Amino acid sequence: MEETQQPVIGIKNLSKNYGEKQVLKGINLEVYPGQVIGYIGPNGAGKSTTVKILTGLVNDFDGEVLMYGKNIKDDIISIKSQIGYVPENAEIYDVLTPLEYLDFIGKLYGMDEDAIATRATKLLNAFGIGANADQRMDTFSKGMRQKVLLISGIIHNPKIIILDEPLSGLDANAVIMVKELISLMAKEGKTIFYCSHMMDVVEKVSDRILLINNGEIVADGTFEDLKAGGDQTLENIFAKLTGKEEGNKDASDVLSALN
Ligand SMILES: Nc1ncnc2c1ncn2[C@@H]1O[C@H](COP(=O)(O)OP(=O)(O)OP(=O)(O)O)[C@@H](O)[C@H]1O
Repeated sequence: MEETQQPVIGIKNLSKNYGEKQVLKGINLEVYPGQVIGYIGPNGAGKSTTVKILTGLVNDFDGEVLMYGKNIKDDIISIKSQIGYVPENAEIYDVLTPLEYLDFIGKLYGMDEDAIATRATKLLNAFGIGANADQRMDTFSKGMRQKVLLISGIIHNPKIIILDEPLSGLDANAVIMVKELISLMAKEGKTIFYCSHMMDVVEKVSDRILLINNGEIVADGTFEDLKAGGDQTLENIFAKLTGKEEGNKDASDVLSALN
């Protein structure tokens, strides 16, 4: 289906070294409009490094990254305006109110002030924090801050949305809403790159799962494709492909270290 279209993201032989350590080892990938990619892998596998390259935060890499057919090294500014990024550990200027913060972010994306205010108000209401729009964020709970971060990643209505653990701190109702939002945005043709360690969520929201281990993509397919190997949960597939078959082995090691 999507594969007949031009890829939104094309990654060719992408490698990245930090000193002696090769963190990404020649990744090749094409991502198509409307895909929700679940990007998973063990700690240190190279997920954040990939995302930092896609968002232009890291630009000294080998290989080629194309977005809408354009090399990101040639035109990162115009490409950035099409990307929404919600990082895992973002600093938020919490002396600001959500409206002030979103005004700042919207202006970085070149939006005009009225359009920002209108959209920010609608989005804050949709996320259930409209009543806090003029309250300083240093009084906010973790979940309320996360909602503002999510809004700041989509306020400019980007075509590509990169989410790193976006559900962190959200309550059950907000989780349901964000999962549904991801699927609605994909139906509109937006492309979602979803990095998470929450296997049950990745299993449900993604229509394509990429598993990276030691800087290499070791699985790429739908959850159904990945299950064809015989394992029924993404947790088990993950454990098998990343070389750790007994999920509770380390837990007993920790316990015995205490005794
Ligand atoms: N700025 C840096 N300088 C040196 N090494 C780095 C730097 N950033 C990342 N690394 C190394 O690159 C490797 C991949 O890190 P990365 O953050 O991409 O992993 P990750 O898959 O996102 O892990 P996690 O699930 O823990 O967030 C790790 O070995 C890490 O130590």
